[in-house]
Amino acid sequence: MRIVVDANVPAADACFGELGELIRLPGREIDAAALRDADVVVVRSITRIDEAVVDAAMSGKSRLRFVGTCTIGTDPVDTRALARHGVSFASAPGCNAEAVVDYVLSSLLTLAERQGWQLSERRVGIVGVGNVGERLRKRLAAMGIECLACDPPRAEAEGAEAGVPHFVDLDTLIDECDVLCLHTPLVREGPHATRHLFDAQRIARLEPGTVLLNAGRGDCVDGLALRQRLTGLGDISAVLDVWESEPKIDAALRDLVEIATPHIAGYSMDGKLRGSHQVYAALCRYLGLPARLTLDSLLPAPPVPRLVLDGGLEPEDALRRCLRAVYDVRRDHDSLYRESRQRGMAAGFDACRADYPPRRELATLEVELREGARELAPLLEGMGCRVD
Ligand SMILES: NC(=O)C1=CN([C@@H]2O[C@H](COP(=O)(O)OP(=O)(O)OC[C@H]3O[C@@H](n4cnc5c(N)ncnc54)[C@H](O)[C@@H]3O)[C@@H](O)[C@H]2O)C=CC1
Ligand SMILES: O=C(O)C(=O)[C@H](O)COP(=O)(O)O
Repeated sequence: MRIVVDANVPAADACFGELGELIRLPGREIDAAALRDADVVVVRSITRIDEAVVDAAMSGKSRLRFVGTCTIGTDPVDTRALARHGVSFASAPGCNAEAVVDYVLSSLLTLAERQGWQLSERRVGIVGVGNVGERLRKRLAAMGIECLACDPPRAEAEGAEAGVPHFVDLDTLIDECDVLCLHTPLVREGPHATRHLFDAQRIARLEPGTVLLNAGRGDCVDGLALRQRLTGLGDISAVLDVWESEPKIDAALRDLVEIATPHIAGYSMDGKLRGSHQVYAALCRYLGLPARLTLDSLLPAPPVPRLVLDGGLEPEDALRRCLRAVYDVRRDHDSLYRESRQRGMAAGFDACRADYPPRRELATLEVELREGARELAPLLEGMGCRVD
């Protein structure tokens, strides 16, 4: 069996090596010809497998039977076209959701520190309350932060069932929140399409002082309209991990946002390996084989397993310290600037992602609370840390 794998898929040998002959290719070079000659293709989100690619790959004598993406987002893959040709498909729902939440908190706590405010004084709006948004909501609740949630597909599906969290519409959320976190998939058509969900009109409506953070998909925000608001009034702050036209993103917009990163919000080692393992398990199921490899056997011990906190820290400072022990968004912001200036935008953007330093999730951290710091236990436990 011939298995084509994106060169950025970690643990590919361990996961797929025993199942067939592995061919590693850069994700952007996996095209119709590569698909046609493979039985199995394992990608991440940069490989476009749209209808034209699928039809071209399946014309003539194609061996393709299974496509897997080791990512949450499935927008680059036309799953209906694959199904039409009888090709199985698997993704990795939720695999890196914890990492995205670490990214969001690292960004917001960095911004708060830089601009001299407390996150606990702000009301946060979450747009898209799925695996990422729901985890973010739980962690913000552990910090005592008030949240509004907007998710029309969920609101419709769940109605007013008892216990179902209350959802608001997007314009209410924009009007009532100081921080807006976007975690929607890219949906190009239909009643809940998300392309340019934040269009010129909605961007104009943002109150001065608002923070807009996008870690969903770049096309969900109209980049030109955001650039115009940041250049013109310059009275809001933006944090962008995802961009229109990646990897050749708008350099002027990059220079205007407070935190600019190269689509790495979900790039924890835990999240990436979970993604590889989820697709490995799905492929084993498809092939009727037992999945013997465990996720734990792939994950190394964390380099910073334990942190000691003394008394006297404000809760947000304590959390910032814990987060920075495992992940600091400022490193990724700096590396995008450096690499894109040295190598040019597209090459620099991709270089940061290809050479990404190992990063672990906050939940891998054990925190020892000394005398006077014990009251931080509920907060840190709510973040997923082990506390003693
Ligand atoms: N920046 C990064 O590194 C990463 C980005 N992502 C992106 O984040 C997206 C969300 O991830 P998950 O939460 O795991 O996905 P999910 O599928 O679990 O949740 C997405 C939620 O968005 C909601 N939604 C759909 N259309 C909407 C609309 N018009 N308005 C408001 N809500 C809407 C859905 O109902 C669903 O609840 C992914 O689809 C992916 O594109 C995911 C992982 C990493
Ligand atoms: O999981 C997703 O969805 C993502 O956006 C990925 O974290 C992006 O990773 P790459 O596919 O760009 O390596």
